[in-house]
Amino acid sequence: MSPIIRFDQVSVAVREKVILSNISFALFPGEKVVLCGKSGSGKSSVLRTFIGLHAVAAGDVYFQQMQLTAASVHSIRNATAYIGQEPVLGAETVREALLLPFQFKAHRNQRPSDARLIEVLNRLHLTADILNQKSSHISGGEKQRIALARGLLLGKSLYLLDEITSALDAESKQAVFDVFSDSQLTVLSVAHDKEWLVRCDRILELEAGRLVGERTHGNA
Ligand SMILES: Nc1ncnc2c1ncn2[C@@H]1O[C@H](COP(=O)(O)OP(=O)(O)OP(=O)(O)O)[C@@H](O)[C@H]1O
Repeated sequence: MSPIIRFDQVSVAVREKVILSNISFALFPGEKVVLCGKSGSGKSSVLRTFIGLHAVAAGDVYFQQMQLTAASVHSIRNATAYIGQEPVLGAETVREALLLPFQFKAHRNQRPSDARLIEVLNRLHLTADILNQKSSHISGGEKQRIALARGLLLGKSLYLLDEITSALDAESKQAVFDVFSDSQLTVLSVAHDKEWLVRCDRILELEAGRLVGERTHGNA
């Protein structure tokens, strides 16, 4: 089986400061992997590098067999649901934000009904009344779940998740756990939350931009 994500001796520098050094790992279909480490160790930068938000200074990044390059970055972004700490929803209301990708040619034929929107919202412990709310007036945790709902509506199978459970109440968190118990979904995440860690297959530990260890929760 070939990996979905592969980093091969990847280093990244931003304004001459090295933020990732010689990182190598692979993520296989259906795996749930979490990046751990102190604040500033480079966890979010790994996610951001995969979708081309940081230039790779050395080494190679792959999505399946495709190398991350200026030419391939759009295909990689299209295949990935990236949920950052403060997603920009890019539309005035939540309904418009959820429907935004379906305005474009690639997804025009798959525009979901309101019933389907509500079904996905309910899975994430959100209710239908959020559809008419202004995107700018919802909380950070709600924005993340709306971004996640958009990925689910698009049928994406690869999720890059940056601290998506830290601000959630127990029921919303459980709803997110349930979504990712699906063995078809592949997840590379950043989290500190112990409940999230125990649900992941592997924990990659970062320290000052270096990958310093790999463990499972069982041998923590
Ligand atoms: N765009 C940027 N410009 C300059 N420095 C950056 C940029 N992005 C990240 N860095 C630096 O890279 C290092 C790693 O940042 P990153 O956000 O990846 O860490 P993190 O482990 O995710 O931290 P946290 O847990 O606090 O979110 C930090 O020293 C940060 O200041």
